[in-house]
Amino acid sequence: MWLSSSTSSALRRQHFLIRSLCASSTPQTSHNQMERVHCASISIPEADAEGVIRKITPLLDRTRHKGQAGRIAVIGGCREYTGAPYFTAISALKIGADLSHVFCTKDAATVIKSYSPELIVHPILEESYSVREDERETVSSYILAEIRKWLERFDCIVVGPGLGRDPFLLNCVSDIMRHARQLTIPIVIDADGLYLVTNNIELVRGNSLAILTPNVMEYKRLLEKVLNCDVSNDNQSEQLRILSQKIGGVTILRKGKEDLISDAKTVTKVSTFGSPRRCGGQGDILSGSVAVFTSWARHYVMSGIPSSEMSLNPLILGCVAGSVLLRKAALGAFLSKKRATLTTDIIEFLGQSLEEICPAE
Ligand SMILES: NC(=O)C1=CN([C@@H]2O[C@H](COP(=O)(O)OP(=O)(O)OC[C@H]3O[C@@H](n4cnc5c(N)ncnc54)[C@H](O)[C@@H]3O)[C@@H](O)[C@H]2O)[C@@H](O)CC1
Ligand SMILES: Nc1ncnc2c1ncn2[C@@H]1O[C@H](COP(=O)(O)OP(=O)(O)OP(=O)(O)O)[C@@H](O)[C@H]1O
Ligand SMILES: [Mg+2]
Repeated sequence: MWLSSSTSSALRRQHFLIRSLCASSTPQTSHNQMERVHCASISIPEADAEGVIRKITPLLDRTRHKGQAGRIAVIGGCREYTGAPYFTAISALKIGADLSHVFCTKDAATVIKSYSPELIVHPILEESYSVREDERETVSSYILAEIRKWLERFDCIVVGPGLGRDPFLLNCVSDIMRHARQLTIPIVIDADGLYLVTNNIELVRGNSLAILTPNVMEYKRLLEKVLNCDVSNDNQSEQLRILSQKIGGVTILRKGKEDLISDAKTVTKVSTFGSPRRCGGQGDILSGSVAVFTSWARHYVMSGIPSSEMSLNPLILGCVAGSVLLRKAALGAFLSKKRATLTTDIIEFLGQSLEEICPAE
């Protein structure tokens, strides 16, 4: 299931071709450089991502009740950003989660509610400007207590889309993350959540249920902070694996032309062609998608159905599935809308893309 046989034979063919090319060309140093660069770019195995989706997506069984297909929460949304948490939360629903909550600031809540009646929106976060210095401790205890009432119901939480970078708010979110960890809830960390984590790695170190989803800049900052080095184009795979290892084996999905995924043990990639449009918000869809698939993958792995695949990390399965679905939906939207493609168009293609991989009936 994990690697398609056509992929591995294609890889063998490519290795053979490169070895042949290196053997027949001229100066020794350039052979070595060429081999290193080419081998680095082809040695990451492609995941059989659609196969993963077919395995982990639950049947639409008539006996199931509301909530069984997933309850997702997004912690994000502030004065500046209301689109990002909406994209994440609505994507989770469109893919098949039963319930999608958003915990955001008061200013953002009414706006997010007005985008969709499907979302359950909690206006409980506060930014520094709305809380007096002497009230901060009380307010942060209140926020944590409110969120604690809900937290254990969720199958996965996403921290960061549109969260902003207000220090008081990020302090409260750190407490929420610590509590989620105690409750062993999987957590996808994106956008401003990554800003928070990059400045306090201990929040995620060793958390085997954490997924970081950095974009190009977020990855660069994470590398600088943790490995004190710049991005290597020569050996991206090993660098990613070492980064994950240094943070205690957290799963990292490095977004880019190819999405690279590692949990310190394995590195895999999804490179299905998506869309050439790079409109903002696609990473937000991805975080919602990864959250749903990760909760499905955990159920799948825990159900004991897979025998040889039991050792697979459900977080990796969730990342692989989320990545390919977003890319397929982005392609569908682009073919229809071309240059006018927006994130909302891609969201509209999530259902059809999933249907093509894994029909509902
Ligand atoms: N509609 C919305 O409300 C949206 C809000 N967003 C939110 O905006 C906030 C800031 O997120 P940002 O992603 O802008 O983070 P940053 O503020 O860290 O900015 C990232 C920077 O990297 C640049 N960049 C991205 N990809 C690059 C590449 N391949 N090569 C070189 N530079 C590249 C971007 O242009 C941007 O300037 C977050 O809270 C995020 O969730 C975004 O998710 C986009 C949509
Ligand atoms: N150059 C690229 N070519 C093809 N696909 C890409 C490219 N860059 C990113 N993607 C795809 O778009 C998705 C979102 O990645 P991106 O880097 O845009 O995230 P982001 O910056 O966090 O987005 P957002 O605007 O939501 O914050 C990734 O999963 C990846 O599959
Ligand atoms: Mg982002």
